[in-house]
Amino acid sequence: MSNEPNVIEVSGLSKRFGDKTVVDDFAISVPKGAIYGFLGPNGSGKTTTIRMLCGLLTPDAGSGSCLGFDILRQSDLIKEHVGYMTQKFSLYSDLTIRENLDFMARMYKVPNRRQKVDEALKDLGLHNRSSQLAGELSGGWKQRLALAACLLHKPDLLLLDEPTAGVDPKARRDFWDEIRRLSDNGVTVLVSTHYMDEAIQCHNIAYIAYGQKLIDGPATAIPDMVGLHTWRVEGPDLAELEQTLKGLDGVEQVARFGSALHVSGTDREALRRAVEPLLKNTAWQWTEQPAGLEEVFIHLMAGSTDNFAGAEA
Ligand SMILES: Nc1ncnc2c1ncn2[C@@H]1O[C@H](COP(=O)(O)OP(=O)(O)OP(=O)(O)O)[C@@H](O)[C@H]1O
Repeated sequence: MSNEPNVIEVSGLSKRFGDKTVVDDFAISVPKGAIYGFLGPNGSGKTTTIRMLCGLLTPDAGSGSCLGFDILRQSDLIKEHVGYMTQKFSLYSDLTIRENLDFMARMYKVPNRRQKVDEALKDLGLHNRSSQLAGELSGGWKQRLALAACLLHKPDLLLLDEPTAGVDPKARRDFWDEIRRLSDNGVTVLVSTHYMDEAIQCHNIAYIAYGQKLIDGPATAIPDMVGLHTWRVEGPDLAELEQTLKGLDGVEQVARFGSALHVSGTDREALRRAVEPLLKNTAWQWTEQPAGLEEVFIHLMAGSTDNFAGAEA
């Protein structure tokens, strides 16, 4: 990251579909070279926001710039400098990897097309399977091909909409190695994801629910910004313990994490008073620990209202 102007700087962005406000007064500043994560439940407006940022969708209100271009008046220039990977695989299944990349390079009028396609195949580790049909690739390789395609014109900004949905953990790790490499080379990456292991790899995070940004900031600072405290407990009869804990003053949230419960609250002392009598039972192992992103997001969601529910009905 650098001291250069922000790559994205927008405020007041709103979008309505019918009588439903799906993005409401959204603002964001994205520094150059950042990996910026968009998190939030399904239908919270992440894709709609991404589409407004790159000029594919006109906001009903709001203003700002993307890569120094005005999002309302210079959307064509924005599109030239942005690589956008949509949620759905949108390349041609009956073309080979090389043919797909060649086609994309023609569309973007990439100079030295053959050489750029060769480079893209090599950079993304696709050269050994360049003559394989895209439709026959596994999910992970499809995503890699889609990434290669949107990098062909050397964009300064990558907008990745759930790029690793349904992809196995190894392929997801490889994909994120690539994202980090791009960010190290100065490419700014805005990426939406539902995976917490990916969220913690972002420099910054915006959490969006029901069209509204609930929080944004450095990923490492978000738990402190929310001020949530957590105790982790492992041991027998967790379902019963969960019910007991839920009724206690100071306990605002109890969530299952694998073989443990995470018990959280915003008043650290009140939370301690709640769990203190239970610490004596040595069947359970209790540890006070910093709140993680996942419980923070559960907490934020619990405090927000579903303004879509009425409209849907
Ligand atoms: N073209 C459209 N017309 C009408 N409603 C739309 C349109 N596009 C999106 N929506 C609605 O806007 C809301 C936000 O959708 P959006 O795809 O932006 O959410 P999202 O956060 O990206 O969701 P997901 O995590 O499931 O991808 C949803 O309720 C969706 O149904």
